[in-house]
Amino acid sequence: GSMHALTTDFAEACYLGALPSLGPSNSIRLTPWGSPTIMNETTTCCSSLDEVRAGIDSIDAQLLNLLAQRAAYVREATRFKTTRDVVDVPTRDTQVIDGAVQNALAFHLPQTVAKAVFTAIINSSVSFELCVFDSYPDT
Ligand SMILES: C=C(O[C@@H]1C=C(C(=O)O)C=C[C@H]1O)C(=O)O
Repeated sequence: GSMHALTTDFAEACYLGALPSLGPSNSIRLTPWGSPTIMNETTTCCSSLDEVRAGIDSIDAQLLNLLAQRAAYVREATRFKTTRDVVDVPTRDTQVIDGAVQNALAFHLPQTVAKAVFTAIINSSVSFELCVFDSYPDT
């Protein structure tokens, strides 16, 4: 789903690059304020916080599934590393993170989120791979 293309997105600066330094709003709002920002041809979301959280729970389950599949490939990569020293490949790490930040805008993902999440994915993946390498006996 995506936001209606004909309306102004007051939060568009929150997607591009570093977050802007905005003065903190003091407003007290009657909820739900604004208008729904998730929509397709027939329906919009969301009408309650419970509906929002059901959507988030569904996405989180899909993320876990995809992260498990990614970890399986990361483990497999270890089999092609000759020594512990070459498990981490900093040039590839940078390529993956920068690629995610570049592609974020096309997916309407905030670039700050892409950078933080992919940095965490890479760092934890390298630690996992080192554990795999250290776990096997000498061949
Ligand atoms: C999976 C690899 O091993 C490491 C983990 C990476 C990743 O999680 O994407 C990338 C580079 C390496 O630091 C690889 O070399 O491709």
